[in-house]
Amino acid sequence: MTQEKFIIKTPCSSANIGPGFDVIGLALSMYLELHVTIDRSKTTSTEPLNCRITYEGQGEEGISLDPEVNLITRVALYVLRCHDQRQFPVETHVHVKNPIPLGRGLGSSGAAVVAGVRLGKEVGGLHHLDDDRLFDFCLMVERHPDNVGAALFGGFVGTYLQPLKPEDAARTEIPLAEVLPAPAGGVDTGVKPPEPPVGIGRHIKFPWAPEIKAVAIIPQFEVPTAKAREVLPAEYSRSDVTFNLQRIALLPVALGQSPPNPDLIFLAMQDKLHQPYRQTLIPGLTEIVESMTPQTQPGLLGVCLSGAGPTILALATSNFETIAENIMARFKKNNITCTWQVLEPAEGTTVTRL
Ligand SMILES: Nc1ncnc2c1ncn2[C@@H]1O[C@H](COP(=O)(O)OP(=O)(O)O)[C@@H](O)[C@H]1O
Ligand SMILES: N[C@@H](CCOP(=O)(O)O)C(=O)O
Repeated sequence: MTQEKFIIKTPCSSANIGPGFDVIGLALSMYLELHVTIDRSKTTSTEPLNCRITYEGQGEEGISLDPEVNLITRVALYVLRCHDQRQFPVETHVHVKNPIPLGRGLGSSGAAVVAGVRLGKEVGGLHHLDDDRLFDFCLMVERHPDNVGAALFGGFVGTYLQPLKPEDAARTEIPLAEVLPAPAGGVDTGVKPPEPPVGIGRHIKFPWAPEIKAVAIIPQFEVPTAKAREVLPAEYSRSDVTFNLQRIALLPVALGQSPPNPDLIFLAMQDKLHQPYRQTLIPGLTEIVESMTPQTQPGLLGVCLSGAGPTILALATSNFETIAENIMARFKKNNITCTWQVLEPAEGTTVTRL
């Protein structure tokens, strides 16, 4: 067979779910797809690093098609170069289909990183890399584990970083520019990137009650995650930390119980560690979080910022349209228009051979 074809499918995700800042992730049913073809009949390629990228979907106008610049292929090259493969096989075509809106808190970059790591594994024939090891590669790039954990493993997950030996911990702090080196204009610099230590992160799957759906209300403006992390304080008061710890102890239990208990879920989704600070970037956020309750909105269980925002995630069992319209009306008061979608928990990254 001269042509090898496969599809990598990675879900979007909603991180934090209120109090679980940098811990909790939920994979959701909107998928980044990579349609990959490797033409083994060719022996040489005119494409940079033997890889042609085509792209359709969100961010179509702005996403680079240069394999050294594009986040997905750059991450794949990181995995390949850690295994002494300097470029893609001759001749690789990656067609990207991306419905995940960029910079909205639905884990577009987490999905791109996970899909990129998986692409590196597949094109490099690196079959010994299991998902736990791929998670290490993801964590060298996207340094909070919640989104990439959900996108890789699927479902509703708790993620955590492991204590590492000092020399290994130092490797996880190597500047991103050394992990994903700047484009060298198609020239192979021959530099081997830092390999991830083994076991940077772990995950655990929580149950999810089948009645609960996720309504994503997606404002039409972007908040880069890096910017939304810069507004967070370096230190917190003991009472705010205790507040979140009390709620995070409830959240996985509350969302796994069937039938769901709206009062418990609403309480468990409160946060004092990131949402109050992100209000400065997302007009209307505090009003939305404080005014939408199961008492005022039948069917609603709880509301939170999705990831670093600006998307709002409403968990609900019914009346999805009314809930979405009420949140959109609150954004509208700040001249912000939105789209909305009902999403469901999704399985993790899959590869289908054609
Ligand atoms: N499918 C993709 N292909 C290439 N780059 C992507 C893709 N998805 C996301 N990115 C990159 O990630 C950025 C958004 O990341 P981030 O600010 O973390 O927001 P999000 O909340 O959507 O993850 C985009 O501006 C783009 O640079
Ligand atoms: N825990 C992170 C999650 C970022 O999610 P994203 O979808 O906005 O990339 C944070 O809150 O910063």
